[in-house]
Amino acid sequence: MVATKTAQAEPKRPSNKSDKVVIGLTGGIGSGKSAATNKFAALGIDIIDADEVAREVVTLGSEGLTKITEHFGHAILLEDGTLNRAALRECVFNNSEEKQWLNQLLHPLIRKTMLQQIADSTSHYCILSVPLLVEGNLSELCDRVIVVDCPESMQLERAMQRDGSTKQLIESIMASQATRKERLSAADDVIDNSKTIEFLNKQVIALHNEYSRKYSANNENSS
Ligand SMILES: CC(C)(COP(=O)(O)OP(=O)(O)OC[C@H]1O[C@@H](n2cnc3c(N)ncnc32)[C@H](O)[C@@H]1O)[C@@H](O)C(=O)NCCC(=O)NCCS
Ligand SMILES: Nc1ncnc2c1ncn2[C@@H]1O[C@H](COP(=O)(O)OP(=O)(O)OP(=O)(O)O)[C@@H](O)[C@H]1O
Repeated sequence: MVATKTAQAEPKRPSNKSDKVVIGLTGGIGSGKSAATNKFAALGIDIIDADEVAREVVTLGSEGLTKITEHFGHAILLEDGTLNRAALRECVFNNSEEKQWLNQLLHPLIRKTMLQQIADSTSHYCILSVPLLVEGNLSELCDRVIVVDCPESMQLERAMQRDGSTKQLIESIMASQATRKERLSAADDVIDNSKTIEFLNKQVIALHNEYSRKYSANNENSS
């Protein structure tokens, strides 16, 4: 059910990473990363979620929000002074220079916070969920990479329904991300999310059992 690259040698542990076992999880917009991480969390695994961290680094009073307000003006804020995320979404995904500006501001802040959260994690392994794992070369932080995969037409349909965004906006977000083929080529394990949530959950449980066997033994050997 879960596709795993068993034929190839076990990926080498990168020399520049922490002693924590980090399983990267990625997928395009609307592919089901949150659905998969919810299940890993229910199994007791620590989740480091780039989308959540991206929210933390722009909270009221943060350096991130101050710089965004200086750049886009006060019109980018809601009445209570917090970020108008829908307005910023429209802004950056319709203008590649603005998107690049925002990425350059936020990605170093997001990376720093994620590294701290990895260092603080206590489960046998942790899940690092990052939409732009492949694009941002973050697989260097990971022992393995899971790709949550479904056809692009499904990503589009699910993201439009969830966000109430137009087809054109979701398509422009998808166009700014790696292609399905590029992402799949970076995968050690693939979760097929083209069917029901139950089918997705079963695959998460199978991977969790495999990682728990493998990495609890590793942790005991290294302690
Ligand atoms: C533009 C913002 C404010 C829109 O917020 P919104 O609440 O509408 O969306 P959310 O943050 O939940 O992102 C939804 C999805 O959009 C995609 N996405 C978000 N940012 C980017 C980006 N810079 N490039 C490509 N895809 C992106 C991802 O698939 C993500 O899961 C927000 O996405 C943002 O701050 N983006 C820049 C930070 C970033 O790169 N985040 C992605 C994690 S590294
Ligand atoms: N197998 C499935 N069947 C039906 N709906 C699903 C399935 N998997 C996910 N969804 C729904 O599709 C939408 C997108 O899923 P989810 O939020 O998990 O994707 P994501 O990869 O985290 O998206 P993003 O990159 O935008 O954060 C959600 O509304 C979710 O409930």
